[in-house]
Amino acid sequence: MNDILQGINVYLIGMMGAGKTTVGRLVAQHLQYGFLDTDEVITKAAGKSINEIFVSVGEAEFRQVESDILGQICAYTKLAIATGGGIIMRRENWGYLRHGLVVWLDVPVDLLCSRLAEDTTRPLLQDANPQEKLRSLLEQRIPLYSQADLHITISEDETPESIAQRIMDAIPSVLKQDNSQN
Ligand SMILES: Nc1ncnc2c1ncn2[C@@H]1O[C@H](COP(=O)(O)OP(=O)(O)OP(=O)(O)O)[C@@H](O)[C@H]1O
Ligand SMILES: O=C(O)C1=C[C@@H](O)[C@@H](O)[C@H](O)C1
Ligand SMILES: [Mg+2]
Repeated sequence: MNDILQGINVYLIGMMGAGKTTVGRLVAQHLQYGFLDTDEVITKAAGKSINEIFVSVGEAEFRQVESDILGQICAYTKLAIATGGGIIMRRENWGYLRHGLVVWLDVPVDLLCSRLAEDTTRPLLQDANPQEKLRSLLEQRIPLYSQADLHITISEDETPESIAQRIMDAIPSVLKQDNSQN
């Protein structure tokens, strides 16, 4: 598989709580790739949590830093990258994501809510009605997530390992022409 991919990066996209970080680590292991998480790169570089960044400099500045980080990451190869849930919103980010293979982890809102019920680390969910917030964010973002090369629909009872395996099985079917011919 590593040979078929020719080192191109795999980007995981999807909503908060979709499992990009959890499944991304497993995909990296399968591919014998490195693993990066854009949220983690940002928090380490800033020395602040995502919540603190949103409070101190605001979402717009966070999005700019996110784009800058993605622009740097995409210069490397052999990486599985868990992205922030909102990375798909900027057109320039798609220029970077398109260097690799983009995988959308599509998880129903009810399941996202149950996973994130106790979680206070996602600033956009510090809302009176987090379920409604997730629903409206997903509705706005579906046309963007849909631009992924690979659409992985996730049901309630699937383990991260099983999802990672499904991604591995599906990759050959969506490899860009140039890579699959080599
Ligand atoms: N397939 C799964 N089955 C059960 N729990 C899962 C699964 N995938 C992820 N989780 C759990 O859901 C929570 C959110 O997962 P994770 O942090 O990987 O999501 P994310 O897509 O990276 O979110 P964010 O965009 O906010 O970084 C974690 O507690 C994780 O353990
Ligand atoms: O969906 C989003 O907009 C976000 C998801 C997280 O990964 C973080 O990048 C941040 O909490 C914003
Ligand atoms: Mg994550």
